[in-house]
Amino acid sequence: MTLADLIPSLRTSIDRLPTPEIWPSTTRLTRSGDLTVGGVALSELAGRFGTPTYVVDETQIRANCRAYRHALPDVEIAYAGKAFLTRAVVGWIAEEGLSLDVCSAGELAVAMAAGYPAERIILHGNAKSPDDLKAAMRAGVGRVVVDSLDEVGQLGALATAQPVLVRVTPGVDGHTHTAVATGVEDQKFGFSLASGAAAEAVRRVLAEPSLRLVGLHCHIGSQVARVADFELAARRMVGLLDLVRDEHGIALPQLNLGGGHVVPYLAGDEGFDLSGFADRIRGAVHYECSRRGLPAPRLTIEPGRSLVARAGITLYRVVTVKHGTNRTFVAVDGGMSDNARPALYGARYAVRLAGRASQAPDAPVTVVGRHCEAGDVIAQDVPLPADIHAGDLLAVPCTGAYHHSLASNYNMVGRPPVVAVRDGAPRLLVRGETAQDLLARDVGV
Ligand SMILES: Cc1ncc(COP(=O)(O)O)c(C=O)c1O
Ligand SMILES: N[C@@H](CCCC[NH3+])C(=O)O
Repeated sequence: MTLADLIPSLRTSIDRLPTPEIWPSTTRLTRSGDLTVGGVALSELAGRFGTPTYVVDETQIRANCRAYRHALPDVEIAYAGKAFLTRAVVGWIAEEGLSLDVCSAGELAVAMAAGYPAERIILHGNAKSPDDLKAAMRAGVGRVVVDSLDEVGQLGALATAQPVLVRVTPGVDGHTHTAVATGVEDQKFGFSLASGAAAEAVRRVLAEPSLRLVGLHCHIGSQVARVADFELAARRMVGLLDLVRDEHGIALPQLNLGGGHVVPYLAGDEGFDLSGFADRIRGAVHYECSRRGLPAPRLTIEPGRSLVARAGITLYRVVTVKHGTNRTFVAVDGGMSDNARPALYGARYAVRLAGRASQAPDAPVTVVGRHCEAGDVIAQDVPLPADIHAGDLLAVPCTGAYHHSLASNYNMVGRPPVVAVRDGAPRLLVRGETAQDLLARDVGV
């Protein structure tokens, strides 16, 4: 028993959360039962910016960037902007010394608007449109990862001495959800290593005078936990570097191993072994290169989720509590339009009462959204205090990745604002969408 257990007035803002690993590391419990993040109370944020609101802890994102740079000082870390992109985020990434991946003209526009140096941008996409390619050439992006033979021709027609990498499907199972398993054969991304399509793509790029082949790329999937899967992909990719050297007499200087590092969403979920990854990937690449007499390429990795997921919290207001036949539904003022992941991947989330303390015992409830689908569930069978009622504030952790970026206007619901917190101060990064915003695009009557 601690002193704080004996003397309630000592239960101050230093109290720890029971599951700190899924909340931003600046999260604290206050005496009144509220949470603070980045020194700002969640109830204050909800009062000022409304609900739902995405809260993002700048300190956590910067700390994650530093952890990667510290673990992999000799590896280029490129943030996969699809996970969560705003101009401010681009600025943090730039200040922390990371490169940036984009996969559309829109993401590129955000990066450029933030003043990010184009030469440190990598453009991805299995079906880049002519507009994507033209925008990238206008901006002068540093590298393009080509993903189809059509693209080789289309980019070749637009480019001048454009550095490119070839996206390879290495035939590695990342043991993840099929919707985000991108290293296996028979899916839309990349050129198959096993079939010889990757070697043919290399030939075609080399034959295109306006393209300059600088390396190979693979990305085996998202939420990948096993370092061994990344290691296998790395070994296979060095095998292809070797084939390229044998066939064309060139040692490609770059190898990009993608992102996909697992993040825990619930207490007890597996975290990513970053130092194990660093050791084993570097070891595998160096071993494979030295036994083949190849110079070791410069490595790049592209984490998205693992840099931003834990930094995010979504705030909701309870609209109604309904006692159904078998379960209690706690319905909130957001849902699948701000968090598509349960519907897309069966993703599970934790949830916590914020803004007040409750002495009521926990009871299992299902937190659901406001949208017109029975599958609009935010957190299934989660414990919340039995006195939960309309007007209560709920906080859902681990919503920094693929929430804002996957949000929709389903049911003509405006997307939530994004508010950054740091050192006790909130800062609005993206304002919430209004009905006027939604109507602005409806131009025909
Ligand atoms: C090419 C590429 N790189 C990086 C990422 C980032 O993945 P994650 O956010 O899981 O790290 C993705 C998405 O899966 C991707 O498609
Ligand atoms: N949108 C997915 C991840 C996609 C990864 C991008 N290639 C998610 O929320 O988990």
